[in-house]
This record gives sequence, structure tokens and C-alpha cells, in this order.
Amino acid sequence: MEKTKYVERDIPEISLANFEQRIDEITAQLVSAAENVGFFSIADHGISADDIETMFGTSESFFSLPDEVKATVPWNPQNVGWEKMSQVRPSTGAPDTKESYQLQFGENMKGLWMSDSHVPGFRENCLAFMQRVQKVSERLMICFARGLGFPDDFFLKVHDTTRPNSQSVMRLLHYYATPETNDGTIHHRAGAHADWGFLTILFQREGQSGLEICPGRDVVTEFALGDKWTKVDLKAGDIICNIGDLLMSWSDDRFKSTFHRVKAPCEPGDYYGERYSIAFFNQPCKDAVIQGPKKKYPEVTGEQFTANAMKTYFAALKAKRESGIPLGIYEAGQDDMGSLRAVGCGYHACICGTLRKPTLEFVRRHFYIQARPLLQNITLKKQALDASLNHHATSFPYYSGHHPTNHQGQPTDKPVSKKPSNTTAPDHLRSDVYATRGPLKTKFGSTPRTARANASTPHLPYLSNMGVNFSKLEETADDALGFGKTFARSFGQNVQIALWTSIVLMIFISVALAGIAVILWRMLLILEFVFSAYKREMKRAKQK
Ligand SMILES: O=C(O)CCC(=O)C(=O)O
Ligand SMILES: [Fe+2]
Repeated sequence: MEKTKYVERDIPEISLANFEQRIDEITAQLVSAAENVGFFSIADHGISADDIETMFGTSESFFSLPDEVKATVPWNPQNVGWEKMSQVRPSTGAPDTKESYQLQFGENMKGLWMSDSHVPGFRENCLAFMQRVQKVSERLMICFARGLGFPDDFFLKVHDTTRPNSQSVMRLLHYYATPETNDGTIHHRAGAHADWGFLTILFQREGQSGLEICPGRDVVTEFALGDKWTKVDLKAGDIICNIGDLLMSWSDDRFKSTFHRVKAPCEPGDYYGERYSIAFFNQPCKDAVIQGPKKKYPEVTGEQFTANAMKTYFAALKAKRESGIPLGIYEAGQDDMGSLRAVGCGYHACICGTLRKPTLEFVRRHFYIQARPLLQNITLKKQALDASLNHHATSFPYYSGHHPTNHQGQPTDKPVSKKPSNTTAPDHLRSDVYATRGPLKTKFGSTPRTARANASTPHLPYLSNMGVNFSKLEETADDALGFGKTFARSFGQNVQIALWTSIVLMIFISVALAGIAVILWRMLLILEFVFSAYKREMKRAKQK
């Protein structure tokens, strides 16, 4: 196997100590790091080692829960929730050997927080940590705004995590330990990619190494040049930051979003054990308007940007399916998953429709009742597949399926199955090929926006690791969505009709009751009159 080429690169360490007094110096250092490497470490950031370790402890408690419990908070395209071995990087064409749980501050998290009964204090601990990381991010944002000639609060306003439409994400990551085999099998951890968000802040645990960078991107629509990697070794207590594609385009390509990976261990000295990391992705609120000072790229909103990135999920998965590459081991269960998502989409549409609190509760409960048997079915299938995978642990062509790649994400010429080895992902989706084959500078796509969307990291939803039939899923999801919307609309109309009818009825009944009361009162008066007349007549008769 070809040895990885390494090169020493200076990854700047920048101290945030005495931030207010040193802001100009810090800004200069950050801008230089962003323009040259795209990666830097931060010291004196104000988050204590204890806080970081406590967060890792909480993350470990979450990941040690059974899969069927974690599956109750599944990933969805709002970029929240849990997924397992479902993120296919175009560079490798195979899912990363990891699980992750994405958490946000705002409304996207509805129903997706793991309950305290499973991990005590989970939500509270995570949110407290997220606030701390947000504070560090805000300092960096002020400096980057200054560096680009924007007002100090320019990026702060659009990354306000107190707003319900905030999209910033904390991602807890857990890479599984991989076997130290020598048979060329690659267990991808995080295949080479550039982050598609604004700014990433990464926490790693000492000793759990593997993060590597490959800089050299000139414009956000192109891949990196060269094939030389640099290991990112971290000083205890420091945190790692990197520029994402969004900030690269927002800075008209001045700041660099650098390719990086968590190396698939395969060489002496590599770390094969479990790895936990925590990434905090700063993302603008949905209504943020994004355009660089020189307007190099078309204007786009935060919501559109996320939607583009999410589309890439589906595009990459579709391309992978169409190219005939199996999606990994989880081919079974696709119909279940399709229908589960469809049910979810339908109900989601209902929930987002006209329904209000009590009805919403009813719909939710109803959804869980419908979804539970499907989930159980899927879990059983998955357990069976896991068991068979463990059984064949060393010989099974694992996640690379019929598309073996080496540790740099390049296809190897040794097919692992009877299928032809040319069933690789389309070249335009194989960023790592460009990233590592250089000097090959390739532009693709006619518009920068499309190209940028292609270059972003595709995540696959948790559910897709089952090999969901996407065209079918989309159809059923569309149907369900249509149903959901119609249901929500007609439900809303019915509620309105019912309300008006009851108001009219109540008025009618009140008028009728009032009428009856008047009649009764009149009758009483008449009776009283007749009775007193009768009494008077009787009295007169007696007197006579
Ligand atoms: O786990 C890591 O250290 C890196 C993760 C990463 O690059 C990502 O999730 O984008
Ligand atoms: Fe990343």
C-alpha cells in the first residue's frame, strides 16, 4: 500500500487572553491563519479542561445507550439528531465508521432531545456547554468581521443562537475502534472533506489522534491541491478551529476552508482505538443574507445554504445508488425505513400545518404508535446484520462494499467482489480524488453555487444507512407530505367550521332561551292575572 505523504505545516496557535486589550493583535493573527491555512488552535479561550471533559462524559453516556434508544432521536434534514454509519463522503464513497448526534439551540430540536431519564441532565449540560462554545465563537466572529471590513456585530447578529431559527449545531462524534488488519480493508473514520458551515470549533481527547489537514484551496468551488497531509496535534487545553465553505464564500474566497479528515488507521503509529470528538458548527440563522463584500457569489439565505447542503445528502446517495455501489451492509429494511420517514414527513407536515398544542400532542402520540412497530422491525434486522458483520469482521468488505479505496480515498485496483471495479462514484463527487491526486485543478459545474453544493460534505440521514430506496422514499414522502398538508388544511377548515357553527348555534340557543323565558314570564303574568281575577270574583260572590 502506498505510504501517506506527510509534510510539516505550521498550524498557528492563537491566544485569546486579554481579548479586549489585544483585539487588534488577535484579529491580525486570526486573519493570517484564515488566509493561509484555514486551521488554527485557540488557547486561553475560557472553557476549562474540566468543562470539556464533563461534556465528553455526557457524550459517552449518550453513545453507550442501546441503538434502539438512540434511534428515537433520529437525524433529519434540519441537520439534527442521531445517525450511525450513514455519512457517505464523496471522497471515499463509503460511510464513515462512526455515529454522531447533532444538537441545536432552536426550534429544529423539537422532540429530538434525548430524555433525562436515559442520560440525566443531558439537555441542560449540552446547552450550557454550547453556550460556552458560542461565546468563544462570538469573539472569533468579531475579529473576522473586522478583518473583512464589516461592522463588529455583523456576524454576531446573524448567528444569534437565542433566536428560534438558529441553525448552529453541536455534533457529538463517536468513532468505533477498528481492527488492526493488514488485508487492505479500510475503515473510514471521517473521509476527507471541507466543512460546509461558517466556522467549526473542534474538541478532541488527548491520545485519540487522527485529525489531518490538506490545505491548498484557492476558491471555494475547487478542491484542494496536492496529496500531502499534516497531522493536527493538539496542545492539552487548546481547541481547534477551521474555516468552513460558507465563510470562504462570504469572504469572497479570502479565508480558506481546508480539506481535512480523521484518517482511516492503516499505518504504523496510527490510532485504531475509539475516538470521541465534539464539533461545534457555527451556522447563520435561516433568514441571514449571505454575500461577500465583493459580491463574488450570488446572494443566498442561511436557510437556502443549509437546504443546498442537505440536497447534497440526497444527491450523493442517489449518485451512489445509481452507480451500482451498494450502500454498505444495511440493504435490508428499506421499505420500512421509507414508510417510517414517509409517516414522519406526513405528520411533520401536519404538525407544521394549522395544528395547535393539544392536537399536536395527539398527532405526535399517534405517530409514535404507528412508527413503533416499524422501528422495532428495523432494529431487529439491524441487530441481525450487526451480528453477521461481527462474525465476518475481518473478511467482510465492510463499508467500502464493491468500491475499495485506499487510506487516501483513492480507488484501489483490487476489487473485493465479483462486481467490476469501475463502479466508482462519479468523479465530480469524489473530492478526495482531487484532493489527493493533485496537481489536478478541476472546476466542475457551470455555476459556482452548484459547484459549491457539490463540494460540500454530504451527510446521509441515519435512516439512509439502511439503503433506503430514495426514489420510492421521495415518492412516498411526497405523498405523505401532500396528505399531511391536505389533512392539516382540511383539519384547520373543519375546526373553523365547527367553531363558527357552534357560535351561531349558541347565539340561536340563547335567543331561543330568552324567547322562552319571555313567554314563560308572560304566561306567569297572565296566570297571576287570571288567578287574582278569580280570587276577586270569589270574594265578591261571598260578600253577596
Ligand atoms: O471528529 C473529528 O475530529 C473531525 C470531525 C469533522 O471533521 C466533521 O464532522 O466535520
Ligand atoms: Fe470536518
